[in-house]
Amino acid sequence: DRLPRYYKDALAKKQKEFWDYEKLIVKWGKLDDYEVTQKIGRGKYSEVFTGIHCPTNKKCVIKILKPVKKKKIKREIKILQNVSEGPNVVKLLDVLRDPLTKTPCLVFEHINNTDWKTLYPKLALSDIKFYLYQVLKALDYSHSQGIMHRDVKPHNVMIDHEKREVRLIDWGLAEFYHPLTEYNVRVASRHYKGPELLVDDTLYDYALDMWSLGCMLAGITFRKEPFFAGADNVDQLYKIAKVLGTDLLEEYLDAYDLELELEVEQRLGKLPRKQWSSFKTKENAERCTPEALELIDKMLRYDPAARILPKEAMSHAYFEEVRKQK
Ligand SMILES: CN1CCn2c1nc1c(Br)c(Br)c(Br)c(Br)c12
Ligand code: NA
Repeated sequence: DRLPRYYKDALAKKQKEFWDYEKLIVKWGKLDDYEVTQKIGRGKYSEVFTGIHCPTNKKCVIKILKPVKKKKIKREIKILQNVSEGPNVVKLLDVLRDPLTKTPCLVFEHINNTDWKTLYPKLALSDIKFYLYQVLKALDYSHSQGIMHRDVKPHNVMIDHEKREVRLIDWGLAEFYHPLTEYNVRVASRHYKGPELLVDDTLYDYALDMWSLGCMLAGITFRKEPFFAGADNVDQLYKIAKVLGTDLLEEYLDAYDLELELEVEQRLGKLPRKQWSSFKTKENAERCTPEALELIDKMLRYDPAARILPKEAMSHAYFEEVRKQK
């Protein structure tokens, strides 16, 4: 049976209301306690603003959800309530509903985030290790609670570099992991989609998040963001196969009796595997340490069951100096 190497029974240990999100009864907060100040972003599913909680005069972030199925809103709220207290997970402060439009708003703690495209090139290797270690803590915590994030990418990792604080945000695609359950493969952002999503392997699990984090680690290490820059989902698998090769892809497909569509098989052809060291350049040499390449290799595996787990990654030599910092 296809079961994750860890936390397979996380939800079995929980009471039903922990994961039965459709039964959630939302206690809506007081809309008038908040004022929207500035728009800071917009996505497929939401618009994001900074705001003020007037009674405390504290800054916050207000995520106004675009009209979507009530079920999906309850899922995001329930998951946030379940993980919000975890390490390096963005704190959910309130849930509001506009009486007019009935659209729900999620209110979060404010993080003074520096855009990753500006920050990452300036980071010292020790900072990169520190911040990725914090993301691993958030992922290990989320997985231990039976929850997959399913949209790990730089845009969803808020970093306040002054305070050296990290927060994993946007749990709108997150889902509860139930053993032997088939999941929608149309999740994550294209460049961070795991092979399991691209070959329609619906029996995926938490390990999806480690592929996405591996794409972040590779992009940061080799100074090539995104590392796998596919133009569409077929091209995304092609970009991955150009690095990992098609032999190991066939091994993964055979292991689980998965089949590629003919169009995809023809698009890929036969591709050799590349050495990670072949991505070393003058510009990225300082970040391309042997431990970095080894950790990338352990995260970016076709077979989800073969990928390193968050806890194991945190014990890897790459994070030696971070662990000592404790
Ligand atoms: C698009 N941007 C830029 C900054 N920022 C964005 N979305 C955010 C969300 Br959702 C949260 Br929750 C927080 Br906290 C911050 Br900070 C956010
Ligand atoms: Na969010």
